[in-house]
Amino acid sequence: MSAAAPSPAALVESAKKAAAIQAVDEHLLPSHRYIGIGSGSTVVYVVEAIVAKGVDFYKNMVFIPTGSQSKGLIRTAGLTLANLDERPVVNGRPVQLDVCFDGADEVDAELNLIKGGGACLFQEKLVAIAAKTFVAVADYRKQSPRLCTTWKNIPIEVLPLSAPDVLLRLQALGSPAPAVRSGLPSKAGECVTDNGMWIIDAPFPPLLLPSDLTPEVDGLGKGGVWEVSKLADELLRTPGIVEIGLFHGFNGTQAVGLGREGQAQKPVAAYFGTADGKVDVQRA
Ligand SMILES: O=C(CO)[C@H](O)[C@H](O)COP(=O)(O)O
Repeated sequence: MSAAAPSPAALVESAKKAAAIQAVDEHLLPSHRYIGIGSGSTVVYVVEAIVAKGVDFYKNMVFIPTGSQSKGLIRTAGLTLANLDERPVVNGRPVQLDVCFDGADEVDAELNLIKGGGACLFQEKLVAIAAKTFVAVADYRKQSPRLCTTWKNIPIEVLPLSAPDVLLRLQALGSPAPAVRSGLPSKAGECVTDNGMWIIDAPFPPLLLPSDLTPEVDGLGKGGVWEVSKLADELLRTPGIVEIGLFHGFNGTQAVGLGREGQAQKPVAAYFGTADGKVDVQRA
Protein backbone atom coordinates (compact mmCIF):
# COMPACT_ATOMS: atom_id res chain seq x y z
CA MET A 1 0.00 0.00 0.00
CA SER A 2 1.45 3.38 -0.94
CA ALA A 3 1.71 6.16 1.68
CA ALA A 4 -1.16 8.68 1.72
CA ALA A 5 -0.43 11.95 -0.12
CA PRO A 6 0.27 14.86 2.25
CA SER A 7 -2.75 17.04 2.98
CA PRO A 8 -2.88 20.57 1.47
CA ALA A 9 -2.23 21.98 4.96
CA ALA A 10 0.86 19.76 5.38
CA LEU A 11 2.18 20.91 1.97
CA VAL A 12 1.82 24.55 3.02
CA GLU A 13 3.69 23.90 6.27
CA SER A 14 6.55 22.11 4.52
CA ALA A 15 6.69 24.94 1.97
CA LYS A 16 7.05 27.53 4.74
CA LYS A 17 9.77 25.45 6.39
CA ALA A 18 11.79 24.98 3.19
CA ALA A 19 11.62 28.72 2.45
CA ALA A 20 12.73 29.58 5.99
CA ILE A 21 15.71 27.22 5.90
CA GLN A 22 16.97 28.60 2.57
CA ALA A 23 16.40 32.23 3.56
CA VAL A 24 18.36 31.76 6.79
CA ASP A 25 21.14 29.86 5.01
CA GLU A 26 21.54 32.61 2.42
CA HIS A 27 21.17 35.71 4.61
CA LEU A 28 22.26 35.00 8.18
CA LEU A 29 26.03 35.17 8.61
CA PRO A 30 28.04 34.12 11.67
CA SER A 31 29.35 37.71 11.90
CA HIS A 32 25.83 39.16 12.28
CA ARG A 33 24.98 40.72 15.59
CA TYR A 34 21.41 42.15 15.49
CA ILE A 35 18.62 40.18 13.82
CA GLY A 36 14.96 41.14 13.43
CA ILE A 37 12.39 38.38 13.89
CA GLY A 38 8.95 39.01 12.39
CA SER A 39 5.54 37.64 13.29
CA GLY A 40 3.26 34.91 12.00
CA SER A 41 3.38 31.19 11.40
CA THR A 42 6.25 31.16 8.86
CA VAL A 43 8.65 32.95 11.15
CA VAL A 44 8.38 30.01 13.57
CA TYR A 45 10.38 28.03 10.99
CA VAL A 46 12.91 30.87 10.67
CA VAL A 47 13.62 30.62 14.40
CA GLU A 48 13.81 26.82 14.11
CA ALA A 49 16.34 27.16 11.27
CA ILE A 50 18.47 29.54 13.34
CA VAL A 51 18.41 27.25 16.38
CA ALA A 52 19.34 24.28 14.16
CA LYS A 53 22.63 26.05 13.34
CA GLY A 54 23.75 25.47 16.94
CA VAL A 55 24.57 27.63 19.89
CA ASP A 56 28.10 28.49 18.69
CA PHE A 57 26.57 30.07 15.61
CA TYR A 58 24.04 32.29 17.39
CA LYS A 59 25.56 32.85 20.86
CA ASN A 60 26.72 36.40 20.04
CA MET A 61 23.52 37.36 18.24
CA VAL A 62 20.76 39.55 19.66
CA PHE A 63 17.22 39.08 18.35
CA ILE A 64 14.78 41.96 18.02
CA PRO A 65 11.05 41.08 18.07
CA THR A 66 8.15 42.64 16.16
CA GLY A 67 5.50 42.00 18.80
CA SER A 68 4.48 39.76 21.66
CA GLN A 69 4.28 36.53 19.60
CA SER A 70 7.74 37.14 18.23
CA LYS A 71 9.09 37.97 21.70
CA GLY A 72 7.75 34.64 22.97
CA LEU A 73 9.29 32.76 20.05
CA ILE A 74 12.73 34.26 20.71
CA ARG A 75 12.53 33.57 24.46
CA THR A 76 11.25 30.01 24.10
CA ALA A 77 14.02 29.20 21.62
CA GLY A 78 16.63 30.37 24.16
CA LEU A 79 17.89 33.17 21.91
CA THR A 80 19.02 36.53 23.32
CA LEU A 81 16.19 39.07 23.20
CA ALA A 82 16.35 42.87 23.08
CA ASN A 83 13.75 45.46 22.17
CA LEU A 84 14.24 47.70 19.16
CA ASP A 85 15.00 50.72 21.36
CA GLU A 86 17.70 48.83 23.28
CA ARG A 87 20.24 48.71 20.42
CA PRO A 88 23.45 50.58 21.15
CA VAL A 89 23.78 54.08 19.75
CA VAL A 90 27.01 54.55 17.77
CA ASN A 91 27.98 57.98 16.39
CA GLY A 92 24.60 59.32 17.39
CA ARG A 93 22.48 56.70 15.67
CA PRO A 94 21.08 53.35 16.78
CA VAL A 95 22.98 50.53 15.06
CA GLN A 96 21.23 49.04 12.06
CA LEU A 97 20.08 45.45 12.35
CA ASP A 98 22.13 43.19 10.07
CA VAL A 99 19.09 41.38 8.75
CA CYS A 100 15.37 41.01 9.43
CA PHE A 101 13.27 37.96 8.47
CA ASP A 102 9.50 38.28 8.27
CA GLY A 103 6.45 36.69 6.65
CA ALA A 104 4.03 38.39 4.26
CA ASP A 105 0.40 38.12 3.28
CA GLU A 106 1.00 39.00 -0.36
CA VAL A 107 4.07 39.89 -2.45
CA ASP A 108 3.80 41.56 -5.86
CA ALA A 109 6.05 41.47 -8.92
CA GLU A 110 8.21 44.33 -7.55
CA LEU A 111 8.46 42.96 -3.99
CA ASN A 112 5.92 45.36 -2.50
CA LEU A 113 4.19 43.61 0.39
CA ILE A 114 0.90 43.45 2.20
CA LYS A 115 1.50 42.65 5.87
CA GLY A 116 -0.62 42.77 8.99
CA GLY A 117 -2.69 39.60 8.71
CA GLY A 118 -1.53 38.89 12.25
CA ALA A 119 -2.07 42.52 13.35
CA CYS A 120 1.66 43.17 13.94
CA LEU A 121 2.34 45.47 10.99
CA PHE A 122 3.42 48.58 12.92
CA GLN A 123 6.31 46.99 14.82
CA GLU A 124 7.08 44.82 11.78
CA LYS A 125 7.63 47.95 9.71
CA LEU A 126 9.77 49.58 12.42
CA VAL A 127 12.01 46.52 12.65
CA ALA A 128 12.19 46.00 8.86
CA ILE A 129 13.28 49.58 8.17
CA ALA A 130 15.91 49.36 10.92
CA ALA A 131 17.62 46.49 9.06
CA LYS A 132 20.27 46.70 6.34
CA THR A 133 18.71 43.65 4.72
CA PHE A 134 15.04 42.68 4.93
CA VAL A 135 14.07 39.21 3.72
CA ALA A 136 10.49 37.96 3.22
CA VAL A 137 9.70 34.30 3.83
CA ALA A 138 6.43 32.76 2.68
CA ASP A 139 4.72 29.92 0.87
CA TYR A 140 3.53 29.73 -2.73
CA ARG A 141 0.06 31.15 -1.91
CA LYS A 142 1.54 34.59 -1.22
CA GLN A 143 3.08 35.36 -4.62
CA SER A 144 0.90 37.60 -6.83
CA PRO A 145 1.43 39.84 -9.82
CA ARG A 146 -0.27 42.74 -7.98
CA LEU A 147 -1.22 43.38 -4.35
CA CYS A 148 -4.90 42.93 -3.37
CA THR A 149 -5.27 40.08 -5.87
CA THR A 150 -5.55 37.12 -3.51
CA TRP A 151 -5.18 38.98 -0.20
CA LYS A 152 -7.98 41.45 -0.83
CA ASN A 153 -7.62 43.73 2.21
CA ILE A 154 -4.99 46.20 3.31
CA PRO A 155 -4.61 46.01 7.11
CA ILE A 156 -4.46 49.50 8.61
CA GLU A 157 -3.62 50.24 12.26
CA VAL A 158 -5.75 53.05 13.69
CA LEU A 159 -6.32 54.89 16.93
CA PRO A 160 -9.61 53.36 18.18
CA LEU A 161 -11.44 56.66 18.61
CA SER A 162 -10.64 57.63 15.02
CA ALA A 163 -12.15 54.44 13.54
CA PRO A 164 -15.56 55.85 12.40
CA ASP A 165 -13.89 58.76 10.56
CA VAL A 166 -11.13 56.61 9.08
CA LEU A 167 -13.74 54.15 7.77
CA LEU A 168 -15.53 57.03 6.04
CA ARG A 169 -12.27 58.33 4.54
CA LEU A 170 -11.39 54.85 3.24
CA GLN A 171 -14.75 54.61 1.49
CA ALA A 172 -14.11 58.00 -0.10
CA LEU A 173 -10.75 56.64 -1.37
CA GLY A 174 -12.59 53.79 -3.10
CA SER A 175 -12.48 50.96 -0.55
CA PRO A 176 -15.93 49.39 -0.90
CA ALA A 177 -16.39 47.87 2.57
CA PRO A 178 -13.63 48.63 5.08
CA ALA A 179 -14.27 47.07 8.49
CA VAL A 180 -12.75 47.08 11.97
CA ARG A 181 -11.21 43.64 12.54
CA SER A 182 -12.97 41.52 15.14
CA GLY A 183 -11.05 39.72 17.88
CA LEU A 184 -13.37 36.71 17.61
CA PRO A 185 -13.19 33.80 18.12
CA SER A 186 -10.48 34.31 20.76
CA LYS A 187 -11.47 37.78 22.00
CA ALA A 188 -14.89 39.39 22.19
CA GLY A 189 -14.93 42.83 20.60
CA GLU A 190 -12.24 44.36 18.38
CA CYS A 191 -8.80 42.93 17.65
CA VAL A 192 -6.44 45.08 19.78
CA THR A 193 -2.84 45.31 18.57
CA ASP A 194 0.33 45.08 20.69
CA ASN A 195 0.26 48.90 20.62
CA GLY A 196 -3.31 49.21 21.97
CA MET A 197 -4.69 50.17 18.53
CA TRP A 198 -7.31 48.61 16.26
CA ILE A 199 -6.96 47.17 12.78
CA ILE A 200 -9.18 48.18 9.87
CA ASP A 201 -9.14 45.78 6.91
CA ALA A 202 -9.72 47.84 3.77
CA PRO A 203 -10.43 46.04 0.49
CA PHE A 204 -9.18 47.68 -2.70
CA PRO A 205 -9.07 46.57 -6.33
CA PRO A 206 -5.64 45.18 -7.34
CA LEU A 207 -2.95 47.85 -6.85
CA LEU A 208 -1.03 49.02 -9.89
CA LEU A 209 2.73 49.33 -10.30
CA PRO A 210 4.33 52.45 -11.83
CA SER A 211 4.84 50.50 -15.08
CA ASP A 212 1.04 50.05 -15.36
CA LEU A 213 0.38 53.80 -15.50
CA THR A 214 -0.68 55.51 -18.72
CA PRO A 215 -2.04 58.99 -19.49
CA GLU A 216 -5.54 57.53 -19.01
CA VAL A 217 -4.75 55.43 -15.91
CA ASP A 218 -2.96 57.68 -13.40
CA GLY A 219 -3.21 55.40 -10.34
CA LEU A 220 -4.68 58.22 -8.27
CA GLY A 221 -7.76 56.36 -7.13
CA LYS A 222 -10.34 56.90 -9.87
CA GLY A 223 -12.87 54.10 -9.37
CA GLY A 224 -10.77 52.91 -6.44
CA VAL A 225 -7.84 52.03 -8.74
CA TRP A 226 -4.56 53.05 -7.13
CA GLU A 227 -0.85 52.62 -7.71
CA VAL A 228 0.79 51.17 -4.57
CA SER A 229 2.91 54.17 -3.49
CA LYS A 230 0.24 56.74 -4.31
CA LEU A 231 -2.31 54.90 -2.16
CA ALA A 232 0.24 54.44 0.64
CA ASP A 233 1.00 58.19 0.67
CA GLU A 234 -2.69 59.07 0.69
CA LEU A 235 -3.48 56.66 3.53
CA LEU A 236 -0.62 57.95 5.67
CA ARG A 237 -1.96 61.49 5.27
CA THR A 238 -5.17 60.47 7.06
CA PRO A 239 -5.29 61.53 10.73
CA GLY A 240 -6.04 58.52 12.95
CA ILE A 241 -4.09 56.09 10.76
CA VAL A 242 -1.02 55.09 12.74
CA GLU A 243 0.57 52.76 10.15
CA ILE A 244 -0.42 50.76 7.11
CA GLY A 245 0.29 47.20 6.01
CA LEU A 246 1.70 48.28 2.64
CA PHE A 247 5.50 47.87 2.57
CA HIS A 248 6.68 49.66 -0.56
CA GLY A 249 9.24 52.02 -2.09
CA PHE A 250 12.82 50.74 -2.08
CA ASN A 251 14.90 48.03 -0.41
CA GLY A 252 17.94 48.24 1.86
CA THR A 253 20.48 48.00 -0.96
CA GLN A 254 18.75 50.77 -2.93
CA ALA A 255 18.44 52.85 0.27
CA VAL A 256 22.24 53.18 0.52
CA GLY A 257 22.40 54.71 -2.98
CA LEU A 258 19.54 57.03 -2.13
CA GLY A 259 21.13 58.10 1.19
CA ARG A 260 18.02 56.79 2.97
CA GLU A 261 19.42 54.06 5.20
CA GLY A 262 16.95 53.12 7.90
CA GLN A 263 13.90 53.79 5.71
CA ALA A 264 13.69 50.76 3.42
CA GLN A 265 10.39 48.89 3.59
CA LYS A 266 10.85 46.43 0.73
CA PRO A 267 12.71 43.13 1.03
CA VAL A 268 15.80 42.42 -1.04
CA ALA A 269 14.31 39.00 -1.76
CA ALA A 270 11.21 36.92 -1.07
CA TYR A 271 11.54 33.17 -0.53
CA PHE A 272 8.45 31.15 -1.49
CA GLY A 273 8.30 27.49 -0.55
CA THR A 274 6.49 25.62 -3.33
CA ALA A 275 4.05 22.70 -3.09
CA ASP A 276 6.61 20.34 -4.67
CA GLY A 277 9.21 20.99 -1.96
CA LYS A 278 11.33 23.54 -3.85
CA VAL A 279 11.95 27.20 -3.05
CA ASP A 280 11.30 29.96 -5.55
CA VAL A 281 13.37 33.07 -4.82
CA GLN A 282 12.15 36.43 -6.12
CA ARG A 283 15.04 38.87 -5.93
CA ALA A 284 15.03 42.63 -6.40
O1 LIG B 1 2.25 40.42 8.72
C1 LIG B 1 2.16 39.49 9.47
C2 LIG B 1 1.59 39.62 10.83
O2 LIG B 1 1.12 40.91 11.06
C3 LIG B 1 2.64 38.14 9.07
O3 LIG B 1 3.98 38.19 8.75
C4 LIG B 1 1.81 37.72 7.88
O4 LIG B 1 0.45 37.74 8.26
C5 LIG B 1 2.19 36.33 7.37
O5 LIG B 1 1.85 35.37 8.33
P1 LIG B 1 2.03 33.81 8.07
O6 LIG B 1 3.49 33.55 8.06
O7 LIG B 1 1.32 33.18 9.24
O8 LIG B 1 1.37 33.49 6.78
